[in-house]
Amino acid sequence: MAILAVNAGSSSLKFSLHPLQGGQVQPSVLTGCIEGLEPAGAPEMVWSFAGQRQRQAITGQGDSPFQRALASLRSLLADLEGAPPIRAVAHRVVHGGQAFRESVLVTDAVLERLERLNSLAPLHQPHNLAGVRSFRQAFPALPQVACFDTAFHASLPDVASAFALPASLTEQGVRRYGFHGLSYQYIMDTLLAQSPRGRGRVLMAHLGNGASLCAAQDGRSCATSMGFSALDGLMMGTRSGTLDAGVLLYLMEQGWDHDRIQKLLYKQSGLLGVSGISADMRRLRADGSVAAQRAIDQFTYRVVRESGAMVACMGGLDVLAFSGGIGEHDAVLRAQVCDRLGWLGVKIDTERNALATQDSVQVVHAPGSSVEIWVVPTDEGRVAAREAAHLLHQGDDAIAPAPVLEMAD
Ligand SMILES: Nc1ncnc2c1ncn2[C@@H]1O[C@H](COP(=O)(O)OP(=O)(O)O)[C@@H](O)[C@H]1O
Ligand SMILES: CC(=O)OP(=O)(O)O
Ligand SMILES: [Mg+2]
Repeated sequence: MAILAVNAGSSSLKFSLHPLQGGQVQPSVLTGCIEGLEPAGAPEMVWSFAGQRQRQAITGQGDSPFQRALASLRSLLADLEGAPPIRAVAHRVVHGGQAFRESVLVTDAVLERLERLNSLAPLHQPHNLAGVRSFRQAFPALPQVACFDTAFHASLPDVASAFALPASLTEQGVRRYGFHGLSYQYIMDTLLAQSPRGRGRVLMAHLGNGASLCAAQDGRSCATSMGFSALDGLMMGTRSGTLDAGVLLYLMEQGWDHDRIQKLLYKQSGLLGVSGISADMRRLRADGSVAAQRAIDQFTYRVVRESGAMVACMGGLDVLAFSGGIGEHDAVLRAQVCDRLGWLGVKIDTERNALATQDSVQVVHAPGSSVEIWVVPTDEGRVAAREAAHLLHQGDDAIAPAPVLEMAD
């Protein structure tokens, strides 16, 4: 038996298959991604199974690219020799709102409530939920579980989650939720298992396409840089991060409508907007132009600045952990951030840092550093799979026994 974990985004569908052994979720035996799902894209499925990496173009006409991608994934799952049968599908859903503070079995009513949150995460939520709907249709006999990015931050104290707005708005749910929670859960579990200081003052940096920071004490989120939506906090690939709300008022006065502002904030800003070149850190590093360096410098500065805020909230720092595509692979970024946090006693080991590019957990602080520095390759799929397994294990009455993969035509 295995759990299929799914992360359906605007242009990609990431998946991983996690076997269950004695009720425990194991590392994935199959990981893959279907990219190019945007309207005019050329979808392609890339996957690794049994040590072999393969790719396949997704062809065909008629259905949407997402439907075709799903059909290809179904065929792949059905054809893989030796892959364990699927017991449930675990979906990453970025926003659980006020109602969902932990993972939940998806029903029509749950989907309807989650769809009301679409406008709070327009780059993610509608795609996550379209994914859930498609999988429900394609695998009607399998339980589908929604696992929320916001859930890890349910522990935020009021002072951290409330904005300085009239209380009536806070009561309506206009507050900081925080995101990347599946990733933070994974990093936290790793640190709790491997570092004696994991229960101390921990700063986690998830630096990927979307980027955020999370401060945790005693294993629980106590401050985070993303807010009501996934726009707040750090500069990102195409999002500005924290922005003076006066800029929005100004743009509205200039006649910008909602859709134009939304596009600016979600798709045209961040590394892409500042550089005018790319949202992709690798490309910017390779570019070498002044504009590319300006964007990288700004990204680095914002990580440092927000880190200071997180550390201040905790009153100090015991462990700093880097994750996400940039955090895991960009040694220069890690070195610069750590150098600038040197006043906190953060001291990175240059050699260990430069070598920490493999996909494994690495400890990269220098002897004498008063802060542990970790690089933790995140695994949001594994956390989602664990959540689904946990719900299955609880023997929730709502989860009917449906032991094997069953596909609808
Ligand atoms: N070797 C590398 N050096 C610098 N940046 C990298 C490297 N590998 C990946 N990245 C960056 O990681 C980012 C994507 O992060 P990732 O966590 O994979 O994104 P997503 O949010 O889509 O899961 C991109 O900006 C990419 O350029
Ligand atoms: C919430 C968020 O920003 O997610 P991602 O990093 O996948 O874009
Ligand atoms: Mg991500």
